[in-house]
Formats: sequence, C-alpha cells, structure tokens
Amino acid sequence: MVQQLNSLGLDLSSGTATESELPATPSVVYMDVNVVPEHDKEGLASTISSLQGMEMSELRSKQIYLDAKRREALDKILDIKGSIRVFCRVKLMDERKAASPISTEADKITVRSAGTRKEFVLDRVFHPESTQEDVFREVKPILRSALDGHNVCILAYGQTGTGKTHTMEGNNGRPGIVPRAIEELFHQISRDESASFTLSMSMLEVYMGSLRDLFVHRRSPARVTHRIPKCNLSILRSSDGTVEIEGLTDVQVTDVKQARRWYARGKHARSTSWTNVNDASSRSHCLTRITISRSNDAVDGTNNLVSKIWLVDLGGSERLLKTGATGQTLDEGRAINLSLSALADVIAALRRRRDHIPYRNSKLTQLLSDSLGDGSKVLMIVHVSPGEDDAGETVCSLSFATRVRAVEASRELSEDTKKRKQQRVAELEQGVQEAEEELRRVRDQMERTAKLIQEKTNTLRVDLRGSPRSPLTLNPVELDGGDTKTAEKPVQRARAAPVPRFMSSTACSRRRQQQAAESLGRARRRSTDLRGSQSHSCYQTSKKMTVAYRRRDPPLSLQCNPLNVSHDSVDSRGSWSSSKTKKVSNSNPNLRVALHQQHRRRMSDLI
Ligand SMILES: Nc1ncnc2c1ncn2[C@@H]1O[C@H](COP(=O)(O)OP(=O)(O)OP(=O)(O)O)[C@@H](O)[C@H]1O
Repeated sequence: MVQQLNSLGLDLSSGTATESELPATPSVVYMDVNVVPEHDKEGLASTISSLQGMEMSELRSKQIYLDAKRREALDKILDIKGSIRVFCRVKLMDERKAASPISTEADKITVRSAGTRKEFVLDRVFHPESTQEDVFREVKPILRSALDGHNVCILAYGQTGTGKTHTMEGNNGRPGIVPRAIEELFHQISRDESASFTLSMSMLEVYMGSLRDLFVHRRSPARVTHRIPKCNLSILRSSDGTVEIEGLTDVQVTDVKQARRWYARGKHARSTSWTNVNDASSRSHCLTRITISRSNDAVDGTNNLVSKIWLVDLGGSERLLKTGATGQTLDEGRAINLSLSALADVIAALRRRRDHIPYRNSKLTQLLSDSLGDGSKVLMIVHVSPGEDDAGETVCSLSFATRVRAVEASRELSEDTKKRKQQRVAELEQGVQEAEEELRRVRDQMERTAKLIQEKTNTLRVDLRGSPRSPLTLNPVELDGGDTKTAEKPVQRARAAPVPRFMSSTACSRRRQQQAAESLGRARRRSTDLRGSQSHSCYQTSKKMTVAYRRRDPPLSLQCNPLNVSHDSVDSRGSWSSSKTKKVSNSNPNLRVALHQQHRRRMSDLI
C-alpha cells in the first residue's frame, strides 16, 4: 500500500510531496475507456480508497499531534513567564513639561522625587516612545492561548489621563489592543484548520457597583425611565465556577468589520452614558468580552471548548487618593477604591496561591472570577504619567502594580536562573514555530491529497459515463453529488447491470451516501426553521456558519442571525436604530436554553 502511495508521489514519512511530484491528472489518459484496462481501473479504485483511508487518516493524526505539541509548548512558555503578568506603560511626555522624574529599563522603572528614589521591577516596561505595535506585540501570545481554550483577562489600570483608553481603544491612526485583538483573532482562526471557531462579543460598564449593557438600545433622556431596564444586570455563577451575566447582549461576529461596528457602538454607548450621568468617565470600568467557541471537529470531532477574553479599561485610580470629597463624588470614589482594591486582593491571593480568593468583595471581581484564576492568563498594564506633578500618584500606581505582581519570582532569581529560564523560553518558542510550520505543510498535503482523490474519482466517473462498453448510465446529478432523490432511479438501474466488482457500492459508501442525503435534508429543514426561529436554532448552526465563513460562501449570517439582533439595526456609522426583530440572547451557550424564557420576558418588557 505504501508502495502504491509512494508511486503516486506521496511521501508519507516526510509529508512534503509537492504539486510537481503528484502524478499528472489522469483524466485525459482515461477519457476513452478503451484505454483503461480493467485491472488499471481496479488499481485506480484501490488507490482512491487508500488515499481516503490511510493517507488522510495519517495526515489527520499528524495534525492532531502537532497541534497538541504546539499548544503544550505555548502553555509551558506562559507558565514560565507567569500566568499573571504586569506591564507598565509610561505616557508620552508633553513637550512643554520639564524633565521627567521617571527612567525606564526593559523590566524596571525608577521614580526620583522629593529626594527619594524608588525602583519597581515588573514583567515589562514600555517607555514613553513605545508604540501601539510595541505594546500589542507583547499581548499577542496571550490571544493564542485564548484560542486554545484558556480564559484571558487584559486590564488597563492607572490614574486618569495616563493613557488607559489610548492603550485599549486607541484611535483610527493608532488602534489599541481591542481593535488589534479582534483583527488578530479573526486572522488566526482563518489560518487554523485544526478546529472551527465562532466568536461573539459583549460590552458592559461597571458603574457604582452596577452593571450596564453597552450594546443595549438607549432612548432620549426624556424616555429613559421606561427604556433602560438593563442597567443592573445580575451575575450568575454555575457550580463549575463559570460566570455568566444574566440578560447581557452577546452578539455573534463573523468578520472583523462586523466586530468593529459593534465595538464602535459599545464605545459610543459608553461615552453617552458618561454624559447622562455627569462626568463619570473616570468613575466607571468598561469591559469588552470576546467569547470563543472552539470545536475540534475538523480534527477529531470530539472537543468543544468555550473560552473568553476580557479586555478591561478600568476607572481612573487617582480617586483612591483624594480626600475631602463629599456626596456622590465621595460615593463614586469609594466604589472605585473598593473595586480596585478588591481586584488587587484577588490577584495577590491568586499569585500567592491562597486557599481563599476573595472574589465576592466587588462586582468587578465577581465578573472576572472565572478569568483570573487557575488556567487563566492575566495581563495588567499599569499606566503612569511621566510628569513631576504626578510623581506621588505614579508611585502609588506602581506600588499597586507590585502588589498585584506580588514579586515572588524574577527579582529573587539569580542571574543564572533567569538566563536558564530565558533559554528555555527561546527553545519552546522555537518548538512552537517548528510545529506551526509543520502544521502548514500537513495542511497543504491534505489539500493536495483531497484534490488528487477528487481527480481520480472524476476519472472513474468520466470513464463510466463515456464508456461505449459500459452498460451503466449513471445520472450526472448523482455523479456530481446532487439531489439523492433525482439520482435514485439511475442508481437502481446501475445496480441491476453487471457492474464490475470494484465499482459496486460498499457498505461504507452506502452509509456515506445515506449521511449526505440526511444532512442535506437537515440543512434544508434548518434553513426553513431559521426564517422564523428563535436564537437557539441559530446557535445550533454556528459551526456550519464558521465553515461557510472559511470557504467564503455567501454569508449564511444573512439567513441566520445568531445575534438575535437584527442586522439592519446596525448601520454603517455604528449608530443604533430600533428594530422590532431585536432580541437578546445569553452569551453562555450552556446557560442559553435555561435562561431563554427569562430573556424573552425581559425583552417583552422592552417592546
Ligand atoms: N502613549 C500615548 N501616546 C500618545 N498620546 C497618548 C498616550 N497616552 C495617552 N495619550 C493621550 O492622552 C489623552 C488621555 O489619554 P486617555 O484618555 O487614554 O487616558 P485615560 O487613562 O483613559 O483617562 P480616563 O481615566 O479619564 O479614562 C488622550 O488624548 C490620549 O490620546
């Protein structure tokens, strides 16, 4: 068998057969059936079955192995680097200002002020001239681990005006982490054929301890009293620790453009809410959640993983230091103070591997509780001002960063150990790169093999159609994989004819044919269902949608709107227009069905 495959130019051991090594398309040679002796036809059929069976299954096994190897190496890298990492970004210095009291090194920042000198060691320090690209380069690997099934949390922390929003959102010319992450995720899933992915998005704001959905429709202030029912969402926690927010709008996004439009809408709602509640900009936390459903059916048909990425623009921390505030300002200051302090406590407890992690101390930590702990990857970017006037607050922010980091590793490690760690990381990174290259080669070979199978199958079909000797008159519709009903009669005729043994259908091929017919029937039924269906039926087809997305088919999303929010409610400017077809779905597929009735009730209140 191996000899047979090798004679076709497919080298299983190396997996590096090239296009030129593959045999020329034999269809021209076999157009005239008289040229194809019976024993050659048998050989062709047995080659097809070998390619379908042995070759493809070997390639698939290799793909699974390499993917596992790549993920394992990536996990090890993140473990060595630490699953909680703290970066610092120093804001670009205003030219008019005097010399900065801050000096930076790759992982160290020093603040000199009022005759004192304080040094802080972090995982990475970005100097004022660092670009958005520099920052994102360090963030990128963590996104890969989200696609591999880990929950990820990226938090921007710092005094008001130090560039948290600049880092997370950026602007048109210099996009920040969120738009870049969206683009990167779509780029990675388009290349990763080891699994199918579906992405969905939510945005919310934590203000004074209550949660507000940023994707929800808002009316003019005069009608606000009737129209903002989703400003105090509840947090649900399942027995396995998974967190879900009851009634939070979760929109499935099938491409970068769509995701960007939703993000623009969320940002817009956030700024509007600031205006509504008077200067709340630095008193709220803005959270963007991207949920990734990974289905490994492309490889082994078993695993289904759901992971999420939280991208958090935290409220300004300077209010922690302010005293003498009264009334609402004092309350807001307290709310921020409490939630940031609770966050630091949680991260410090996790870092020190404490038994009890105090998640319940704030809404923010409750929300993030399944994305901060074991198996999750956390990245906090602490923002500081380079100005002399802000030196006090800078020291406070960096002390907070150090507390979060709970220096247990790098600073206490000897230079020798540090070097060994770096070397190990470099080796693992090399391993990841090699596995990715090998995966690309395997994917190419799978494509070539599939093409070859198709060509050989076509050759046999052409032979049967065109053969003056052959009594078979197979229906072209059936031959081309068409409607099984229309193909039924000719197939029966074919059965009755004296078919060569190798051409008679096997139990396996009959089963495949049966499955194809069933899935065609299912697809038709589903597309009919979708026209008037509820959210859950759309989610059932999400896997198919991903496949369609990959193949650049006409967008199925136009038939199936898995967001439960009508597409026409989103215009190109990112503004919101009211639509009666708008519905809300829960973002956690596991809770979706259970919560379905509640959502419908909530939305019926809305309409
Ligand atoms: N690294 C940087 N390079 C250039 N401009 C920056 C940088 N960081 C911040 N800025 C600019 O400084 C201003 C304030 O930044 P930004 O709004 O991001 O601060 P913030 O920390 O999010 O404030 P707040 O807490 O009020 O939301 C913005 O105009 C922003 O474009």
